[in-house]
Amino acid sequence: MDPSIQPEREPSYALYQKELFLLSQKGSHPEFSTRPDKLEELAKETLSKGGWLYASCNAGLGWTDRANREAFYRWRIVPRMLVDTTARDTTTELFGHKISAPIAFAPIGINKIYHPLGELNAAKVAGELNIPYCLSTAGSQPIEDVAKAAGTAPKFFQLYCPHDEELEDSLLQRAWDSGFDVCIMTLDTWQLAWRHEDIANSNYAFYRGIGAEIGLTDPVFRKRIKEAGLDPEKAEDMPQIGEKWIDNVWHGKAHTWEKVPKLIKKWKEISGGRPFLLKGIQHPDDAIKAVEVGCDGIVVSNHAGRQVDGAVGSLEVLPEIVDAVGDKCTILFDSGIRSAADVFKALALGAKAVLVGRLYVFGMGIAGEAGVRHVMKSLLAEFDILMNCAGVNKISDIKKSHLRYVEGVGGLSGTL
Ligand SMILES: Cc1cc2nc3c(=O)[nH]c(=O)nc-3n(C[C@H](O)[C@H](O)[C@H](O)COP(=O)(O)O)c2cc1C
Ligand SMILES: O=C(O)C(=O)c1ccccc1
Repeated sequence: MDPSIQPEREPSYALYQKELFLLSQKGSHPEFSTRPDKLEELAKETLSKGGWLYASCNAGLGWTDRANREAFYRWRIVPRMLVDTTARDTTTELFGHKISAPIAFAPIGINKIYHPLGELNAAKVAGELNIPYCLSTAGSQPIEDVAKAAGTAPKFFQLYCPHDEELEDSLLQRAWDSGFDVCIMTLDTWQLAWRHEDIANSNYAFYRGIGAEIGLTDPVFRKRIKEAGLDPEKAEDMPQIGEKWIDNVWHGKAHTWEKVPKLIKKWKEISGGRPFLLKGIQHPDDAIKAVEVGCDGIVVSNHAGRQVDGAVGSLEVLPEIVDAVGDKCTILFDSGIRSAADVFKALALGAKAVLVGRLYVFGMGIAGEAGVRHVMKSLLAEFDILMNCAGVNKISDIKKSHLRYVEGVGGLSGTL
């Protein structure tokens, strides 16, 4: 933040807007627009073909991706006037962490296909902005290095849970030892969905030997590699090692509900009782079950529409899930967040915080760490300004009464 712009309170992300306008005084302007359709256009031009295809691919015809956006379109914000919002506060508490805003980095695999430093870019920005960073098991930087880059940001570890228990122990222990204190088990990606464009281009980085760094730095997985007669030091063995990594960790058979309490028990022992969440919940009965088996929270998510084509929009199911378990566990939300208004709507419908995925990936592909910073600071600024303009002072004041439901979806196009 430009120090000559005096904040009226800390943190005051709204001032980022002024900072960007003031660039005109230096004959300059921001490097790129963070309007999501423009961002997507630029990402398409800038990313490698494989990176772009992977980030943008959806399941099947892409109808779930569309349903995610349509669901947001049907809820409208009703702003309130003449409210004194000078002391408004975007901060909130999540699992014992005080964070700058109810916004977190979603776990996204193989970031090296977007930028050579991969996950380190986003982790560093999470630390600067003090918002949570979720590291994917499919990340392409070692757990320990990502933790260092994230500094004091709250660090959540997203587990693709292997069937190899020794490997599971090792991943969880490494995560905890490095400072990840919330475990999020993703449920919806045991099989990569039918994603037409990736398949048509044989586009899966691991099969090209890219992105298995978490496995390559794991003592148990290294043992497995050697047992299979492969050499982690040999570049020519990488494609087979990548194949083994995904087969061992997540493209196996799905776990079932019996697994979850065991995993929770293990995580609680390792972490001294820190939170455990399930990600990918879309049905209230699954949410109820998650609470029954001892989860501290859930992520209502359909994986950005990348897994089940023709599925319900993630925001559509949020209210019924909140009705079922909202008073019994912490509900996070993702899939389709493209703006501050979307964040506001998800919170108003009962989410404690939201995860953002594609937006920051596009920023990373366009300009690495600076790109992630611009995208996420812009989102935080837009959210702060939205609270101001809608007459809201605190996160806990954002309620369903700020929304109105409208039937019909006319007018939607492309990424919006
Ligand atoms: C390119 C890409 C890779 C992803 N990789 C993972 C992953 O490794 N683990 C995971 O739990 N979710 C993964 N997701 C899903 C995100 O965590 C999140 O649920 C989703 O992106 C949120 O929707 P949004 O992109 O519309 O914000 C991935 C999503 C994308 C777009
Ligand atoms: O592509 C995805 O959606 C995803 O979750 C994933 C799976 C494997 C590796 C990287 C990302």
